[in-house]
Amino acid sequence: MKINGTSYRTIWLGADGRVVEIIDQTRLPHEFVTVGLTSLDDAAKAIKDMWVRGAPLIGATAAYGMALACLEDASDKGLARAYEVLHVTRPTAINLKWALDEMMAVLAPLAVKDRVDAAYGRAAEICDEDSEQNARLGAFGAKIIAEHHKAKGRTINILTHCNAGWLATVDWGTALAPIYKAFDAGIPVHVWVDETRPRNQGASLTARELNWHGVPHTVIADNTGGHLMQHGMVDLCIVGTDRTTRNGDVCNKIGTYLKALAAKDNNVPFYVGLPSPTIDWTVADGVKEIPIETRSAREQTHIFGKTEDGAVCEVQVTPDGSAAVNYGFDVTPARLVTGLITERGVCEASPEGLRGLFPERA
Ligand SMILES: CSC[C@@H](O)[C@@H](O)C(=O)COP(=O)(O)O
Repeated sequence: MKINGTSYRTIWLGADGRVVEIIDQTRLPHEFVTVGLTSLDDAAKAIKDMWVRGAPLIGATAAYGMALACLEDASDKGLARAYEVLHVTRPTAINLKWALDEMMAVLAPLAVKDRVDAAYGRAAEICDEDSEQNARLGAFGAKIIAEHHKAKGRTINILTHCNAGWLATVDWGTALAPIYKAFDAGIPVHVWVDETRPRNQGASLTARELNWHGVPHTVIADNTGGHLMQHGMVDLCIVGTDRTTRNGDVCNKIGTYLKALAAKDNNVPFYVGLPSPTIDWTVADGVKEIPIETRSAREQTHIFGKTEDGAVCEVQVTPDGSAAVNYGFDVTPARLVTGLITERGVCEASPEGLRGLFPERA
């Protein structure tokens, strides 16, 4: 994607081909700062502290984390340690484990001396694959938006939750890829952006990237979507996912489930964009089986923002002494999902739907 005319991915290699460059997303939307990761510990910290976030980008960073680890210790013991250090950084997005397993499958059979180059090679492929998959799913999703536009002959209003855009992936995004493709094709779209408390990935990141791309959008408080749907102001919802089960249950940022319930009650189609590494074929029941990340209560009790004099600071929004809890994700059961938009096409959120697109997994 382009920022002020310059093309960026969210993760890339520095001039030496070894340092891994990222955008520090904790500084957005007010500051654009890039950071060079030079060690396994840097990569683990970047994921855990959410300098990078979003399921596909977490996976891509973990892949490069394994490459950085190989520079330090490419032995079997070193690889096993790196896998463990990275695996525990964030529990919900399955792309993390997927990427680590991909790296291990390539690296484990090799001689130690060959592992550094192979690790950088596979990590780069994982990044390219993510970008291509998202571009493809974006084209399938754009067709859905185009159909709505053809039927209604006016701007299509799309509600999204959290940030499942370019910043959450290597490029394009998942939920936002169809929107970028439709917008670029000249279809008039407008995006309702849920702010997405507590970390405000919608207000800070989705609004930031839609703004960079020039896509019309409006930031709304998280509880606004149901009202908009009751008044015919949402044509469809598109969200991303951190883990989708083989039955089609969708785990995504906390609050997604409530949007899906409101969508069902108002006959608003509810779509989920996902590249295939986000499908966890080992899990059937998302509510029972997906581990939900609990993050620091400080993310709930405090909020970052820009003051009128331009300084970025953190303030407390709750009274001293009130307890707070911060569940990062929830699960939307498959029955509430209209369709899964993947790089192979759109399917029903069901075992049959997913197996139809991915028969090799049957
Ligand atoms: C394309 S990303 C899909 C999801 O990862 C996204 O919707 C999301 O929930 C991100 O959560 P985050 O906690 O910011 O990593």
